Amino acid sequence: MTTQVSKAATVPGPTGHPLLGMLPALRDDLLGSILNGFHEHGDVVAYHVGLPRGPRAVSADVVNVHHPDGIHQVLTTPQVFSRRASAYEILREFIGEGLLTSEGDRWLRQRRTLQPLFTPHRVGRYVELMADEAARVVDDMALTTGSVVDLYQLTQRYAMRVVGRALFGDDIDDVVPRLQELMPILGDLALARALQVVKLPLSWPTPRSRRIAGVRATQYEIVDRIIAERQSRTGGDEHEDMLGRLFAARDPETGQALSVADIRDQVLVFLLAGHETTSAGLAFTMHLLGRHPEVQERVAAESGTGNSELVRAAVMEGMRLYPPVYSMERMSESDITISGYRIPANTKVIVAPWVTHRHPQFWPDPERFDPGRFLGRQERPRYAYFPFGGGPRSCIGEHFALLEMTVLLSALLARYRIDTRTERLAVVPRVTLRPAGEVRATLTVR
Ligand code: HEM
Repeated sequence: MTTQVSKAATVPGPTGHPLLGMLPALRDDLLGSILNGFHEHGDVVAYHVGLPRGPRAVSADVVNVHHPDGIHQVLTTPQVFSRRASAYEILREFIGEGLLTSEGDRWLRQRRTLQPLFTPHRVGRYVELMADEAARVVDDMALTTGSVVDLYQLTQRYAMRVVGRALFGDDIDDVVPRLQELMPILGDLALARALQVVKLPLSWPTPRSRRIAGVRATQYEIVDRIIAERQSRTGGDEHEDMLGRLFAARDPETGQALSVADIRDQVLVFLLAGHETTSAGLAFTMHLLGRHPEVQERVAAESGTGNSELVRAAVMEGMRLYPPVYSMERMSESDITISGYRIPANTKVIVAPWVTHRHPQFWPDPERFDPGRFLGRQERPRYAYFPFGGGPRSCIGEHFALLEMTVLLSALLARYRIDTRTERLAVVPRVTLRPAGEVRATLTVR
């Protein structure tokens, strides 16, 4: 895996536009460009963006690593591959320093304190709440055969209610529309800020800084109100919901509790990270099942016997083809070699489930939707599949998300047949991978 830097080769890659490099191609079709790059250049590909030569602000290489061995190296050696100058720094300006965006000792303390709340055993206690909410969204539809629905709207409503009830022990239906309105604004502002070559401090009163400050203030106002209501209802820390557990949580090494500001930032992270990804992943999976009626019937039949193994496999296969977190970004802190190629210090390094989940060496006939890939013994390397990342910064909500997704899919399939054969699924790679609009399906009552 790692060889001596001096003997390593230069990373190959496409050249692109003479002045702008690969910037236009990546901007116009990011997912298609990185998949082409992999097919043409292999497991490690460099994309030059900006002028052929010049200071970092106008000329840089971004290296994509696609082989599981290389991904292992990138995700599990944070001292070499840090999150400096990544999208997380921008996200931090928007949602504060919760677990997703914090760094160093602060992150370590938060992770140690929160980890016990997310073990498979603890998460399993939410299954009833999830089943309740799944029944509620499926019942609410009260559809007649042949109705056309937007699956994405359905999954968003479900995911927001589940995370709301898991966090606060109550539904937060009144704030759901407000938070949903903020989501795209936040995404657009974050993207605009990410593409700024010179990032002015947010304290400068530019129109964009003022909009960002406005969005932050609205978010905090919503979260503070929910926390205050929750505390006035029960006194705060005795309950089984996540907020109660956040108040009660102690760092296992120091015994320290989380500060109120920390709790507020965690709540915001869980509301955002916990709903966007799950709802998109579910909508993608439902769309795929709707295109493959024979697979869907098998999944529904097995789920009907109370066995959720195939439902879970369908969700995993859905996230193989449409990983909600389609790429992750790191920065090399020193010169390093990956798969025989030299990567200089200060290079942006990307690992992309979108590409590796289609690596033909590990996924024969990669575009075929086949949940069977996730049944029984699986002989593939750990990082051939990594929708939840890996290493120390892997997703803390993995078990929660998988359970939540399996529960809704089972409930929907028990009642309806999904048909998407005449629909096209268009996706947009923003902070996460999202449907470009409605995910339409015709549902028929079973
Ligand atoms: C299908 C659903 C989900 C997917 C695909 C997903 C994916 C990911 C990935 C890939 C990362 C790591 C990013 C990186 O290394 O740069 C991550 C981190 C994280 N996720 Fe998730 N996630 C999902 C659901 C959830 C849920 C339900 C929650 C909370 C209830 C959650 C909370 C978090 C947090 C807090 C982190 C940061 C962890 C840390 O840095 O220590 N996620 N997620």
